[in-house]
Amino acid sequence: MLSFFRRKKNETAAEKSSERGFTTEELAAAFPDAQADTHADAQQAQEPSPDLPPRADAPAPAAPNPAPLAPAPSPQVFAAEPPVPPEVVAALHEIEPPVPPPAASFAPPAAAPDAPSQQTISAETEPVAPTDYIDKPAAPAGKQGWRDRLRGSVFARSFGGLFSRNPRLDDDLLDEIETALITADVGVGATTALVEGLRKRMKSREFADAQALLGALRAELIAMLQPVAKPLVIDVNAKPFVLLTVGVNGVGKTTTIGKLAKRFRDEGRPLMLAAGDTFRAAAVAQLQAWGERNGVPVVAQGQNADAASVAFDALQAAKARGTQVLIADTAGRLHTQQGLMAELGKIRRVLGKVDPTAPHEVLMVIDGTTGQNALSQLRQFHAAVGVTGLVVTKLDGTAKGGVVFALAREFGIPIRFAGIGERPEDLRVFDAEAFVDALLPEALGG
Ligand SMILES: Nc1nc2c(ncn2[C@@H]2O[C@H](COP(=O)(O)OP(=O)(O)OP(=O)(O)O)[C@@H](O)[C@H]2O)c(=O)[nH]1
Repeated sequence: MLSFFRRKKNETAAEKSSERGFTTEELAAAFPDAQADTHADAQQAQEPSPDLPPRADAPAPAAPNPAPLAPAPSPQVFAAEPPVPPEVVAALHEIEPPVPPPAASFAPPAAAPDAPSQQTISAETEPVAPTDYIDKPAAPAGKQGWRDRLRGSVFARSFGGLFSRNPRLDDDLLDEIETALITADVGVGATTALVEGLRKRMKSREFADAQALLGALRAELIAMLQPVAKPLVIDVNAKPFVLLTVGVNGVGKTTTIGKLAKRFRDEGRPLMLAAGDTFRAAAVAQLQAWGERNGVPVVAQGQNADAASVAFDALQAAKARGTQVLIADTAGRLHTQQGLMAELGKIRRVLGKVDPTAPHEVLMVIDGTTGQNALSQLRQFHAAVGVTGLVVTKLDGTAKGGVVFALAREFGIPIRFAGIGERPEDLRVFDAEAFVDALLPEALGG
């Protein structure tokens, strides 16, 4: 799995540098067809559904079980949109795009001949066989799946040996715990608070043995994450519920959109995608190929188009169709690139011109292998576009895992989903208890 993942990351980097076309294998890797819907069913049976009762901070109450909806619409080409209001044109021109933008009237970009036309919905890419995934089963449903996928993390490996190295209840055990937490990227602040709390309780003889202390640690870790374990609730009154995805390059935004789209489609929600990652050609094609295979419309303007204009088009189209959910992709950008960060604000404002309540969720995708840098990423993205939910990806493989605690402690922004693998079924609704138990030794009773 690891070597496979590294290979794919290298390919992504190579692809960016050479601007070569994408292969069918790459597309298959990014958007595998559902090979095992039974996995998804089993998972849904065991995990909380995103349609849980609305959170206290949800923008509007959502129906817990939306009425059955019409089947997903087939891809098609939209008729020309109505004229663009002058204030939107003004918004679209707020920020100079890095390349010549299409006209504000959304004329097709003067792009490469194979770029899809601006009003084209769906893909003209060839069907892609999901061969890359045949030997990559989804993680088992429920807690076991989390444990299977996270056992390679630094966190799980450090804690795995803790018992054998330090079976006694003493300061050495606490020192080991402190080192393990810091190594796993939990962060100095959170680690100190946790360890000093445990030390006090140990001194007051609260724990009978080392096992009891680790049990207390488990409870503390779960308590840190519980407040942010708030599933995404789709407000069915939003029409459409607009989900804007943001994040730095290569964190898994486009892949996550494919996984989310499958989830929503399986829930019977009429859905549309906006291919707003206009920087990386393969990202547009990834969404289009996925839409093609799954009968989900994709609004695209091709590479180098103005992302705000794509979002605007898509929201108008989704409104016209009565679509329930619109997921908008954006290009990856470094949180330190101020111009590109400002562009996110522009996308947000342009969406707001069509629907003042949009976007209803700004979902930031964070790579779980990033470490403490994830904190400054979130700080900058939150300042630029107002992040309302997180997806932490790549928690399988080399992730340290601890950054999830640091993010929860510092920001308190809901963690909606966790990526624990590359298959669609591996995007799990974030579950604080399952996550902590997957990181700690099984003997703790998780
Ligand atoms: N192991 C693992 N890999 C993942 C996960 N999520 C995404 N990936 C992989 O991460 C790589 C990058 O994913 P993309 O979806 O292209 O990332 P992106 O954020 O859209 O990239 P940019 O458009 O460059 O910003 C792909 O190889 C994905 O398969 C996950 O949860 N686990």
